[in-house]
Amino acid sequence: MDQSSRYVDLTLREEDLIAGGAHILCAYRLKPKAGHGFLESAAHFAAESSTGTNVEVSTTDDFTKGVDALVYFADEDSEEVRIAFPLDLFDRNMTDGRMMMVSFLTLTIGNNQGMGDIEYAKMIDFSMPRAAISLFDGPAVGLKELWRVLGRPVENGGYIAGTIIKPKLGLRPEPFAEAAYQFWLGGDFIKNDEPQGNQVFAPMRETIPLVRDSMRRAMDETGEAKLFSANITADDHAEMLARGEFILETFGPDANKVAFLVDGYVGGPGMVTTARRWFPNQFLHYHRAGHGAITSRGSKRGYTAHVLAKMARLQGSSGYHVGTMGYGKMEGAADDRAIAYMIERDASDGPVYHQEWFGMRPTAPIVSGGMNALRLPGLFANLGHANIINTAGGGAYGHIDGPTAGARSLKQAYACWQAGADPLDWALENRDFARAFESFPNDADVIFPGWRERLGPETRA
Ligand SMILES: O=C(COP(=O)(O)O)[C@H](O)[C@H](O)COP(=O)(O)O
Ligand SMILES: [Mg+2]
Repeated sequence: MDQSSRYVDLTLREEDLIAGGAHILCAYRLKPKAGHGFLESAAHFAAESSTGTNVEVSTTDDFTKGVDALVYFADEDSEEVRIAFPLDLFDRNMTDGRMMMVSFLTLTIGNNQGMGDIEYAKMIDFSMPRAAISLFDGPAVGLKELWRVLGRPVENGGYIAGTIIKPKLGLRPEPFAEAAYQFWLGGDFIKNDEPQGNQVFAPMRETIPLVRDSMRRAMDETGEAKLFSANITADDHAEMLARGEFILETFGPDANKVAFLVDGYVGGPGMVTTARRWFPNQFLHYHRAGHGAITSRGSKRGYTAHVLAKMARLQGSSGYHVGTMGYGKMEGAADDRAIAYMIERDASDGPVYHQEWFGMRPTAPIVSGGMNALRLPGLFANLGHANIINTAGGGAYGHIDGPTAGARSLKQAYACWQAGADPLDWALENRDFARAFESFPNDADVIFPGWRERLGPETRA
């Protein structure tokens, strides 16, 4: 059945829809299956994503039609379809009238995935009106709070040198806490790796008190504040709360130095919001492991990393992994910096839509995945600033002189970029940075050809 007479209105103008503020707009790349018309399939897609099904139903009334999602732009050559979703379509909380991310997803990227007449459809951008921005929680805590704890300026407080405890799994409580202590002697921030929780060989009840002790000793020794991002991910919200409360209680007066990490993509929006609402004083660290299954450039379905990032801010993530923009080991490209800008600025351009955030607090970009000191100067130059959290796991624990030197090498790389210095000149003056060349020679060969001659043998011993 061709539903385009009801679910398509190409006379609607995007500027008017945005100015009207009564719709969420979503842009997709969509391809119908062979034998199905483009506009017809787009109309069925909009129907299935809002009020309709594959046939007309007798129970539809005039009110129903007022909340139809409407295709307002369709271009077969670029496969682009844009749909306006009336705000009233979206479910609201009984308890406080707020919007929920689950409802946004079930409508805009729910049943419409896997339709018989659609080959694929992937959401590439969405635009939230002011009314919706005011109905999502947004972040309660951000980079400012971390900078404050670190004793830095709360504006432009700069690079936070972090790591991920490695090995990813397989450390018992004492070696785990020792690995944390060693990094903290040189760096600022440590996160649990995303699968680290309450494994039988490292139960939280044993590990967390030891990590707390490592933090205290490192703070005493360095005179600096230190930060720990603890994974509280759990299927059961009661389990998540138990973990969070145990950690806060254990850190006691240093609980302001604890972030909570949630595996937000695999755990889903309910898990993110549970953390956001139950622990509004903690920095909420959204780890996105698993997202590549749908966000990868090779995937034609689901949504993009840009879309996931916007959702993470709306839900209230304090920090969110934005990838490494082609400077690390994960998939990504230099122009992914737009993802960082979208979550940290009050207004920014996405691939399709300009988004105003109307003062919603920013989400801090977390850059992670195959990073080390050698990769940082290029990353900062591409991003244009260094107000990020960077976690370098292999880049710290793989440093030839150990994790303290690894941590220092990250800070030296930041100082190099701040000074606008040539990294090879910088390496001659900064030993831990120089030793990163020895530690990661494959990266050094690619990024700084000729480094062996310039640095000389003394940095190698
Ligand atoms: O453990 C790591 C990186 O470890 P290492 O520093 O040893 O490579 C993170 O889970 C990845 O950053 C995830 O990727 P992303 O940040 O892109 O979501
Ligand atoms: Mg990890």
